[in-house]
Formats: sequence, C-alpha cells, structure tokens
Amino acid sequence: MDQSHIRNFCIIAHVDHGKSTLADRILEATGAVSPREMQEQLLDTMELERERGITIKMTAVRLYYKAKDGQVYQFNLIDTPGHVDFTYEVSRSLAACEGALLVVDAAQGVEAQTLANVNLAYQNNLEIVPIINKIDLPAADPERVKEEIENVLAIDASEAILASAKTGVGIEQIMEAIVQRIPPPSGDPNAPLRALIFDSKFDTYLGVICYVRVVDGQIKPGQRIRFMSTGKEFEVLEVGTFTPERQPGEMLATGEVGYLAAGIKTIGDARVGDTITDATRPAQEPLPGYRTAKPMVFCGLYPVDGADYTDLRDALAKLQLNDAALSFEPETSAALGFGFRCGFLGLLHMDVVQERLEREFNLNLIATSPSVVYKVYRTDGTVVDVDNPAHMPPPTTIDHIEEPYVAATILTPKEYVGPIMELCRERRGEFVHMEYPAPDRVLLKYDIPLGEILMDFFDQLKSRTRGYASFDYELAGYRESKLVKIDILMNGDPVDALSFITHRDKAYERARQIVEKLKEVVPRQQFEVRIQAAIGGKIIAAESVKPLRKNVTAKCYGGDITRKRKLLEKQKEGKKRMKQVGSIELPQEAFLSVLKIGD
Ligand SMILES: Nc1nc2c(ncn2[C@@H]2O[C@H](COP(=O)(O)OP(=O)(O)OP(=O)(O)O)[C@@H](O)[C@H]2O)c(=O)[nH]1
Repeated sequence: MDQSHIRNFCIIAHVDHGKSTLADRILEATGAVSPREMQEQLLDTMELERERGITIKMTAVRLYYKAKDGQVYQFNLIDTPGHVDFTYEVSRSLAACEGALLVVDAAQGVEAQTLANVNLAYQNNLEIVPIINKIDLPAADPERVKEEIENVLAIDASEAILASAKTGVGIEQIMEAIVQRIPPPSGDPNAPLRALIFDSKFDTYLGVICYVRVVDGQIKPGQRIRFMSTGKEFEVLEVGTFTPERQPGEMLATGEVGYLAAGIKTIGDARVGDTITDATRPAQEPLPGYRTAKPMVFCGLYPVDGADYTDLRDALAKLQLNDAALSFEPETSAALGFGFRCGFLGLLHMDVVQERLEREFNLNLIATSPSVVYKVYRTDGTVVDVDNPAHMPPPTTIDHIEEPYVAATILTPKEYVGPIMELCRERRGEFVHMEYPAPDRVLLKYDIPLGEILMDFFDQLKSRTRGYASFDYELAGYRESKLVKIDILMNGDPVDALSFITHRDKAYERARQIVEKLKEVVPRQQFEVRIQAAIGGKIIAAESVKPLRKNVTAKCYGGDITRKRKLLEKQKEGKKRMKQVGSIELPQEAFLSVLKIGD
C-alpha cells in the first residue's frame, strides 16, 4: 500500500482505563472480526493475561479502514504491555509507531502509568491523540480530566475525544482522528533494509516469529537478513501480518508492520530492539535504542520434591524459548537442596513465571524472597555482582556496597500525601519533588532503593491510600548504601535461603520483625523451634515456637481406618509447599516473610 495511507499506532493507558475494550471496538469498526466470533479482548492471548486482566506480551494487528474521504487506509495497531516491568518493550513498540491513542478514564483521571507512558511516547516523537473514555459512567467528569491532561501531561486537551468504548460513543471520531492526526511513516523504500524488532515469540512450527516495523527498504521471503547486534544471518522463510489471524504475504514494504519467520531457533537471536538489515546490502547504522533486557530481580526456585528437579529445569527452558528476559542457572542451597537462581525484569514478571511453572507444568515450588543485584566492592579492588544474599562475601572483605535505585512517580489525591511520605521515608526514599497539577491532585517524586520496592511497597501504598494513589518508576542507577546481611538461624542452624540484606539503620527493627513473622508462620513441631536473627555471629533478635503435644492421628479411636486416612490426606494437603529444612518443616510463607516485614 502507498506509504501515505499507512497509520501505525498504539494505545497507551493506565491499567483498567479501557485499552483492550477500545482495541476491540476498533477491530469491530474495521470489520476485522464479527462481534460474534470476537472473543472478549482479542489482543490479550495468554490465558493468564486474561485472568489477571493485564497485557503482558504485545502483538500487532493489521486492519483496513475506509475513511470518510473515501480512501482505504492500512492501520497497524500495536499492543503494548502496560506494566513497569516491561518498560523497555513498551518503548520499542512505541518506536514502531507514529502515533498513540492516549486513553484516560473519565472518572479516574490521569494516573502515574499514564504519565510514564506519555513520557515514553514523547521520547519516540509520537503524535498523541487524547481520548477520554468511559464518559457513560455516572462519575465521569470530562472537564476535570481535560484539565489534568493539560496540567499533568502537558498535552493540549482541547481536541480530546470523548468516548465510551463500552457503548461505542466516539469510536467513529477516533477512527477519523487516526487518519487525520497521526502522520504516515516516512521511510526510504530505496535505502538498504532496516527493520525494528519490537516483539518476538516462539512458534513450534515456524521457529521464532519476529514482529517488525520496516523503517527503510523491504523484506521478502528468500531474502538473506542480518541481525545487526549479533551479526547472525538467516534466510527469510515467510513474511505476513496478523488480521488478527496469521496471514502470509508477499512482502513487508517501507513503513509497514508485520511478522517474519526465518527458521530462527532461539529467541535470544531475535532480541527486542535489534535492527534487521539485508545481508547482501547492509545498512550502515542500526536503528537507535537497542539494549539487551537485563534481569533486575532474582529469586531461587526449588522443587518441593527433589525428584522434580529435572522437570523444573525443562520447564524453565521451555519458558525461556519465549522469554529472552528470563534467566536461570543451577543453584544449591544447604536448606533447600538443588534448584535454580532465576532472573526477572521485575516482580510481575517473576509472579507470572512462577504461576506458569505451577499451573502449566504442574510443579510444586518453593520460591525464596526476591533480591536485587548488589555491586560489592571488595578491599582487594575487585567488584562482584551479588544477586543472592547467601553469597554476600564476608564483611571484612568488603570495602563498600552499591544498590540499585529507582526514580518513582506517585500521583495521589491530596489527603494521602502524609501517609505516602511516611511510607517513602520508611523505605529510605529521598524526596525529590512535589507539585499540584490539578485541584486535589498531588504529584510526588522520590528516589527509592529498588530493594525496598520489592518488599511489598505497592501493596502498602495501595492500602495506605485506599487504592487511590498510582505509582510508576524507572531505574535510576546505583548508589552506595550501608548494607548488612542478616542470617536467620533455626535451632542454631543458619537457613541460607532466609538470609536477607538490609540497611544498617534498619537491621534491628527488621530482624525483630522477621523473627516475629516467622514465629507466626512456622508450624509447631514435636520440639521447640528457636528462631534467631544474626549479623555475623551476633544474635540480634530471637523468638521460639512452642512444641506440639498431640499427634494428629492420636485423636482417632482404634480401628476407623477411613477416618484415619482422611486425616492423613488432610495433613498431606497441608504439606504441599512445605519443605523439610534440617529437622524442621517450613511452609512457603516462611521464605517470603522478609517481604512482609515492612508492614
Ligand atoms: N462503563 C464503561 N466501562 C468501560 C469502558 N471501557 C472499558 N470499560 C471497562 O473497564 C474495565 C477495564 O477495561 P479494559 O479494556 O480491560 O482495560 P485495559 O486498559 O485494557 O486494562 P489492562 O489490559 O489491564 O491494561 C473493563 O471492565 C471494561 O469493561 C467504557 O467506556 N465505559
């Protein structure tokens, strides 16, 4: 299609503001799917995504729209994941577009994630079309939301479209705005091929499928292509688009969005953000902005039953086929046995992987509490990355330690500013900035250690603001901190999987909190369990769990075997997710106690 008739765009929105619903309406309006065959929210494909109501992996669909000017336009709608863990992927999918539909809930107004996504859209020079959605709601207040869009996002909202993705109001106006307000792509068809990979997926039959935006030149089957970051070459087997079904085609032209398959075996060879060029006539420069997604959060995953170890390894390898950001390597813990140290982009990514391992692969796992990567500068001048508290070098060999920080943005109604500032202070946050972008709304900026965010920060923020504050962050480099490792001992034996790292000034308080928490979650055993927290060899907090007197089966009288079996079955159920550590059985909660100690 003629380049001037192509529109590449995405939808950016805060969670639940109506992105998927609007995408469905757009699909419907172009006749891409009949409403009947349309499953709700077609773009979210993974079952887990649908259940959690979040978009994890993005896709692209091609639609044809006949505009009021009588011309037919090619729309490429690129879906973006709406979560801070996937900021890099979001930024690459935005880089594949010329415009963005900005969806803001007419009752909720602008939220922190909207702000973060708009900033990414600006960085990619996108034309932003503001849409105020859900105007059918009784609580809708479009005028106030317009004001917020102008004050918080610095976007002219005078031409914002008032819409309801639910009732269909405003959808036609949105379709016309895509044609009129979003510019067509401006690449050079005669220049050497440059295509941006903004997503990749593994397909059992085709190998890796790359979602690409052709910036210059074109891609055809049979062409020899080169990935500019690795230099690896492949022959294109198939190109095409999703409409939303996969539709093989003859070529992807300049400015177009689609997929290609080239018999690529591992997703690591087709990384998001990389540039594809023609191997026989390569481009001089790759497209800007490439980097490899680096895991930021690590945890240990151990099978409850040691016999499942190889199954766990195979399952992780399978997930990795589709997830270049997931890393894992074997790890042994004195307490938990053989398992894997796994790296994730963030907490959500970690939760999703764990849930898939348990659900799709039927594994029963113990996860240790997540950790960030510390940079440890040793007295001998070497620097080591430590992603497992148990591997922290002895204090005498450490010169200083650095930890990762994030720049956090919080948007909140005025009345919660106090509780939020208190929470940030408790989490060693450094105040950066505060402004009042709209009546009753406050924008706060803090620098906070990422390690503190991992500890239940989000839930705390939600509960202290009754769900009214929104929060987003970006990574903001490493800073020196006075950190210490706290070891947990059970009946005198250190449990390596429970060690954690915390700030020196918080050490006593947190040690106290964790032993109290553990006292609650460690089930009573036949003997007393002493729980202690220590720095080096020094005990700084202690509690104990009183022994259990009665045996469960002792309650059954004599011969009633079914009754007895029932009780034992029940006990077995309760045993799920329990791990024998020395002579003590620990439940999964025990390993995550450290996350809950900021409460
Ligand atoms: N009343 C009303 N409800 C709407 C409208 N648009 C969407 N919703 C509802 O709002 C909720 C969230 O909509 P989604 O489309 O799933 O939101 P989303 O932004 O895609 O959410 P994520 O995929 O989690 O980012 C759903 O229950 C929708 O039915 C609207 O115009 N009016």
